[in-house]
Amino acid sequence: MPSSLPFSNAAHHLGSMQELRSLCHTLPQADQAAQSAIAYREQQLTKPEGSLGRLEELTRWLGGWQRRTTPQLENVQILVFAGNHGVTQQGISPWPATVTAQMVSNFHHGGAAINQIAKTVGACLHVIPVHNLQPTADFTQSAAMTEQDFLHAVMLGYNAVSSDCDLLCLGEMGIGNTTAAATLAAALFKEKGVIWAGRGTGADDAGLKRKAAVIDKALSLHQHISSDPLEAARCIGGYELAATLGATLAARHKNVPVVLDGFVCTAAAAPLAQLHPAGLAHTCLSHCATTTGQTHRLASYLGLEPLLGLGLRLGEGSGAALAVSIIRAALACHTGMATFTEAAVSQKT
Ligand SMILES: Cc1cc2ncn([C@H]3O[C@H](COP(=O)(O)O)[C@@H](O)[C@H]3O)c2cc1C
Ligand SMILES: O=C(O)c1cccnc1
Repeated sequence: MPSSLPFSNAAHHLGSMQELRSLCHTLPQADQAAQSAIAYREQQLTKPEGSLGRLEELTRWLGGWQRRTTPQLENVQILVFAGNHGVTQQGISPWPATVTAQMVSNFHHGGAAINQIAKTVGACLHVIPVHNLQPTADFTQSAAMTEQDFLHAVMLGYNAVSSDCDLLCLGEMGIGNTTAAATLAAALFKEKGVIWAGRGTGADDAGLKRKAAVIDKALSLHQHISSDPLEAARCIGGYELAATLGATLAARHKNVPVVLDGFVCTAAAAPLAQLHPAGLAHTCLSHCATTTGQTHRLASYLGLEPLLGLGLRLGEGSGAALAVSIIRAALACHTGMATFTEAAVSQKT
C-alpha cells in the first residue's frame, strides 16, 4: 500500500515565477571524481571492457548524481502525482475524468499495476493528488493554471523529494493528461498538433483528430508562451505535470537521480531542458512503447535513450518502476563482481 511521506523536508517556498526560473538556471553538475572512480573499478571487473553495455553507463550515472563512488539503491522512491484536466470537456479522452480519483483510490488499496511493480522492485510508492484533484481550467479557453496555483503544484512536487532518496521514479495519473503533455511538447518544440497527438488510453481516429485540433487551438490562444517554457507549463500543462517538473528540479538540487516514465512525465520535465542545456542530465527515460511514436520523438529531441520498450503505454510510473530492476542489476554487477586480480582470471593479451 502506498504510504504517506515518511519525512518532513524543510519546505521550500517559491514566491514568484522568477524565483522558479533562477532555481532552474542554477543546477549542480554530476560529481566527476565519483564517475571516474566508478569507471576505473569497472575496468578491473572480470569481463571484457564495455561488455555490460548500458549497465556500465547506468552505474556511472547513478554514482555521478548521487555523488558517491559506491552508489547505493537502499531507498528507491516512486512518486505518482495525480491531477485533473479541464480540457477533458473537449472530448479528448475515451475515459471519464472521474477515473482519476477512482484510480487514486485504487492505488491506495494496492490494486493498480504500479502497486504490483513497486513491490517487485522493492520501491516505496507515494501517490500525491495535486490541488485536491480539482481540474485545471480548459486551456483551449484560458490559461490552465494561475501563477499561484502553478507555483503551488511545482512546490508540492519539489518538497515531496527526500534528500535521503537514492533513486526517484516519477509517474502520473490524470485522465486527459496525454493531451496536456502533447500540447506542452508542441509548444516547446514549435510543432503542430498532428505531430504530437497520440492515442493515449485508446483514442480512435476521430478522437485523434479532435486531439490534434484541440492542441492547435490551445497553441493559437497562448501564442505568447512560445519563448517561455515555464509559461508554457503553466498555461497548457496540468497540476500533476507541474508537480513532476518540481520533483525533477528538486532531485537535481538534492543529488537524487531520476527515472522519468514515458511520454507524460518526460513532457512535464522538458521545460527544464529548455531552461538549462544539461537540465535533464540527471534523468533517464524508462521506456518508449514504439520506435515511431510521440515518446520516441520527444526522447530524441531531448537526447534521452529509453531503457525499455515492451510496448508499455500505461503511465502511473509503471515503466520507471520496472527500470529499477535493470538499475539494481547494473549496480549489483558493479559492486559484487570480482576483479581480475581477486578471481585470478587472466587479462586480455
Ligand atoms: C483505468 C486507467 C488506468 C490508468 N493508469 C494510467 N493511466 C494513464 O492514462 C491517462 C492519460 O490518458 P488520456 O490522455 O488518454 O486520458 C493518465 O491518467 C495515465 O496515467 C490510466 C488510464 C485509465 C483509463
Ligand atoms: O506514455 C505515457 O506516458 C502514457 C501513455 C498513455 C497513457 N498515459 C501515459
